[in-house]
Amino acid sequence: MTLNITMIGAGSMAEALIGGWVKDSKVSPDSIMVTNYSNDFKLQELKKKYGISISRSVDELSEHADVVFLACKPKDWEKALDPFRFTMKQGTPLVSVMAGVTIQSMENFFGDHAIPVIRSIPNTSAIVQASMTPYSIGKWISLENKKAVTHLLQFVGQIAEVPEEKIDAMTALTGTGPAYIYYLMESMEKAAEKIGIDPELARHLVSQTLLGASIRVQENVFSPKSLYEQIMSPGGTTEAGFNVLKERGVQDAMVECIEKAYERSQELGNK
Ligand SMILES: NC(=O)C1=CN([C@@H]2O[C@H](COP(=O)(O)OP(=O)(O)OC[C@H]3O[C@@H](n4cnc5c(N)ncnc54)[C@H](O)[C@@H]3O)[C@@H](O)[C@H]2O)C=CC1
Ligand SMILES: O=C(O)[C@@H]1CCC=N1
Repeated sequence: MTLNITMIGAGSMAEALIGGWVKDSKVSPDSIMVTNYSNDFKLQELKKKYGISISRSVDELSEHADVVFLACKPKDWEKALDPFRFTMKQGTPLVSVMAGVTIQSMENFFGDHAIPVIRSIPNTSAIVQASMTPYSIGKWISLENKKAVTHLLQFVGQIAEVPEEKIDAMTALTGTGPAYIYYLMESMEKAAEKIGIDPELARHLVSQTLLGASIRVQENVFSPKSLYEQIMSPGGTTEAGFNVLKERGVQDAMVECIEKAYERSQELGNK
């Protein structure tokens, strides 16, 4: 069954989802209609790149929607949804990808015009169909709604249903997660250049090294600790490098980084 998707917001996360859906024709571009706040250039760019349609007509966007994805910043959501408050067809599921904003606040927003809400946190790896997407369902979500939405989310990676009180923690871990890894990769690239490795080659070496390491962890045979211990010979290169990481408290910093992101996700919901 082809579900028509209306996407409100046309930024990084919206593009990652759209790109992932149309890759390998998982979703037909004809079924995707996108709007944003004011950036016509961005809408035209998405249309050209992915073949989707774009609109600024609330009636057209509402009429099109079998499902609405909301991908604006948390501070903008009420303004973005307001024009759709009474035009969205009753029973049309609303899928939020926003950090912080609770299901209840979105359900309350619609009042008696009961709109089924799913709160999800994909990440930008959706564009290569490799997102990790936790989600929680609201009180009006039917089995049919859930099936339809999880189907769409699965096209762009793996999904996990979690209690809503865990979503802020997952936002800090998996929604934000790729950014931490890119930062680490950037550090490895900087080091590579310093020790005389060609930057283009370094990019390939670093990404393949991370891919292999990630696959080993996904096998779930050894813990990350056991895996790095397998690499570390006493008095060898790994130990020499790790001594610096330990001296500088890099692991503690990483833990604190994710805790801070978690706090921020909670704050975004209580603005
Ligand atoms: N970027 C990421 O990696 C992730 C982002 N998210 C969530 O996704 C949401 C979007 O994030 P980004 O794409 O990074 O932001 P962005 O700033 O790139 O895009 C936001 C989009 O919302 C649109 N918008 C703002 N006000 C609007 C309105 N009144 N009506 C219609 N559209 C409106 C803007 O025009 C823009 O296209 C945020 O809530 C964020 O928490 C969740 C997981 C990962
Ligand atoms: O930085 C942010 O707030 C968003 C939410 C998760 C990833 N990016």
